[in-house]
Amino acid sequence: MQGKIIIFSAPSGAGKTTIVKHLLQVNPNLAFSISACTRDKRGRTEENGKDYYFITPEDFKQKIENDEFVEWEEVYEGAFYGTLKSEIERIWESGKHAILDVDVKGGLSIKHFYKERALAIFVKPPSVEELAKRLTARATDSASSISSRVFKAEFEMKFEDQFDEVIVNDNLQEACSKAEKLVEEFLNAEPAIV
Ligand SMILES: Nc1nc2c(ncn2[C@@H]2O[C@H](COP(=O)(O)OP(=O)(O)O)[C@@H](O)[C@H]2O)c(=O)[nH]1
Ligand SMILES: Nc1ncnc2c1ncn2[C@@H]1O[C@H](COP(=O)(O)OP(=O)(O)O)[C@@H](O)[C@H]1O
Repeated sequence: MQGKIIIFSAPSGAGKTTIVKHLLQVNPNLAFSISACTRDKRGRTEENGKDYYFITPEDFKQKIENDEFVEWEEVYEGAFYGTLKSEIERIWESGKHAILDVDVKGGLSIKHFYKERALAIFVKPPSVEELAKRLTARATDSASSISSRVFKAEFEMKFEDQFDEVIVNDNLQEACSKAEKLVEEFLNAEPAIV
């Protein structure tokens, strides 16, 4: 089996983590690609090596110099995130397909890198106002972090046309069903020739 890549990108708060978690529950052929990042771990809700590889800015810089990333971004000021080539290889070697939750620019870079082997899906919130409401209700970010995410969202919404598919996440159940269908079709299609 040739491993493939499913990329989920969206402005923060649109629901990509929720949809990716749902897909991981229903599809045993998928494995989550754990990114490296330099931000602090969120208390007891996150685990190193499960949610992210939490590394120091120095380690991150070293990995950039060693060309270990498919892509990396300073997603928020001072917070670096990147997809490691070794992580995708690890998943493919385990006989699974990689599913990624990355920001909009990162998602397009990964699509560009893996081309037909990757499906890039943009998760669109019903509105920016709804996005702000969801981030507030999620209660994981400070008011200033929420406003910087909402500000960035206005810019990120302009990139939806560059993705292979768009899912509007208004009703979560419908969005999850659409995601399941798109992923299944992509994985069942002829293997990409690369
Ligand atoms: N470019 C890029 N972005 C990533 C990567 N991993 C995570 N992200 C994005 O970084 C952003 C910040 O995530 P985070 O603060 O952990 O939480 P979130 O707001 O709940 O998604 C999200 O948009 C993630 O999708 C990566 O490897 N590369
Ligand atoms: N369709 C939806 N309607 C209402 N709330 C939602 C919906 N989808 C997700 N949420 C909630 O919105 C918040 C942001 O979702 P999350 O998956 O963390 O977004 P992202 O990973 O894109 O930042 C979470 O608290 C989640 O439970």
